[in-house]
Amino acid sequence: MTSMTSAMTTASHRDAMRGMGKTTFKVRDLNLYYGKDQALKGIDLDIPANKVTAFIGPSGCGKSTLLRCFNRMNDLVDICRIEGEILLDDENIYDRGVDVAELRRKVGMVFQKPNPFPKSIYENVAYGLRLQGVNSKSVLDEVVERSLRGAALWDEVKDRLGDNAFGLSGGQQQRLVIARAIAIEPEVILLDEPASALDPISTLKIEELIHELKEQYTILIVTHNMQQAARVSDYTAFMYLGDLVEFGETNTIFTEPEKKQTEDYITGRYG
Ligand SMILES: Nc1ncnc2c1ncn2[C@@H]1O[C@H](COP(=O)(O)OP(=O)(O)OP(=O)(O)O)[C@@H](O)[C@H]1O
Repeated sequence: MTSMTSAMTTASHRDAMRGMGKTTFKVRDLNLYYGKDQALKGIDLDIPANKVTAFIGPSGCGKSTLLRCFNRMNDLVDICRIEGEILLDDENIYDRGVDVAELRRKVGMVFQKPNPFPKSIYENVAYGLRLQGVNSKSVLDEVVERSLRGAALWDEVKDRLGDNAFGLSGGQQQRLVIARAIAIEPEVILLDEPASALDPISTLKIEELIHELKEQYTILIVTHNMQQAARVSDYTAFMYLGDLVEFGETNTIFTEPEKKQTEDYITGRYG
């Protein structure tokens, strides 16, 4: 992309951000390299608070890489190098003094494949609090119930909280993992293709849940499924080859995108 188009892109992203209300993250000139390969190119983006922001784009465009930047999961990749800033509550999460464990407490993550621990349903949800040293039965009982209700799973599991989590269906396991994430009251939930391993009914439940969760949390979701992005998100970011091509209200991106590249992608011309 030329610097002229890059400047125009940034200006139009800023337009889209205007009137958006409170922001949770401010991404500033973020560049990410895996060895010599650049996977993210000068990303500028504000993530609105208490909304769902979807990341779409063809395979390999950098959606998951960008999502993993928000809780520094890429720190675990040796060859990964990051330049630029991501501000959360006006603090750069890449500053030296940042406590990464505390960041990940504030910014929870749910992966494509449900990953409950080999423990009971109850202990899966209580896990984060126990790590923080909370052992009071009444406190744990209350948080476990509230989190399972919050993840729309309580009614299905309330009579078998002591059973192993692996006995749940895939869709139930994914809601359990969401309950585990919200038990420690994060500000943000990152969802990386949370429904792609699920059947249509479980997918619908996860989508309904996402809709409810945004009342309390800022949600970022990577999805391959454009219909899903259109259904669940308030804002959509379209990425291509490491660039953020277009960002705006989901309705606008899907009906009147500014860029031809976005239009080609959403109309199924490539990807
Ligand atoms: N751990 C890694 N080491 C080296 N390169 C990586 C690593 N993870 C991702 N990449 C590369 O970075 C680029 C972006 O990958 P990423 O997984 O973020 O894309 P994506 O848009 O999420 O793709 P998909 O939709 O297929 O999951 C790709 O070229 C990929 O090969």
